[in-house]
Amino acid sequence: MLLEAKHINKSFHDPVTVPILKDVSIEIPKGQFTSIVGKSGCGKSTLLYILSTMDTDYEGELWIDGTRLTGKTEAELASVRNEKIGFVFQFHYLLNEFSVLQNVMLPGLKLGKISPQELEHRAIEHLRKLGMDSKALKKANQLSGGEKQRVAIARALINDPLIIMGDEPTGNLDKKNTEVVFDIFCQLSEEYKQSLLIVTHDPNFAERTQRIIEMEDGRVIQ
Ligand SMILES: Nc1ncnc2c1ncn2[C@@H]1O[C@H](COP(=O)(O)OP(=O)(O)OP(=O)(O)O)[C@@H](O)[C@H]1O
Repeated sequence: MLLEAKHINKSFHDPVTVPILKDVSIEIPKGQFTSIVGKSGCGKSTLLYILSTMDTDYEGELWIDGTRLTGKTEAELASVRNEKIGFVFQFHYLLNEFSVLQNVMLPGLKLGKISPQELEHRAIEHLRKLGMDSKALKKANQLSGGEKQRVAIARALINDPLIIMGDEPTGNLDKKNTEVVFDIFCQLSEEYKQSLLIVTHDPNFAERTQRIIEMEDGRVIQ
């Protein structure tokens, strides 16, 4: 099992205590393309932030790749995130003053496991896969919204993550670019067996994933 969440409960205290996630347990095997769907406010993003180790304030247990992550220090979790998880958000968070290539390479430089030359080679490969290699030397702010999101996906792939997690990765895109990004995720899943876990409110997208986890009022209902 790639990812296991066991009996996750989470409340916000604002100022009264409001339970948000209620006994959520899920298992995600390697290689699966999974979507999390549900009405606005049902807890999808809250769950994803726990599964991605970014939020540690919850009850229950999180396991990734056979390691129990609940209770680990922030430094240990940061290292797990860098090595094992690629992120794609609704907003691309590219650094505008850097080139496309530099943006894609950054998480790899931070991890420091392979040489900058090898990293550059790998970054160009990923950009090629996503049809963005011809824009490698452009500045991030010279790209369209859809192109920026493709670069963000290349960046998420740079450290060969075990899983890519996305929170509404097409939420800021028009219909045409949404299609392009969906196609890329499907290609990563089918051709490269990349594990993906994507929060979306788009039923057309969810239909194209291998498994849909449906949430309602803080629970997994299907
Ligand atoms: N920091 C916070 N403090 C208090 N309540 C919060 C906080 N973050 C989220 N919530 C509440 O938790 C609930 C779940 O929010 P969450 O963002 O997980 O929902 P969602 O299913 O991802 O919604 P959407 O599809 O609109 O993004 C909502 O009622 C929200 O108002």
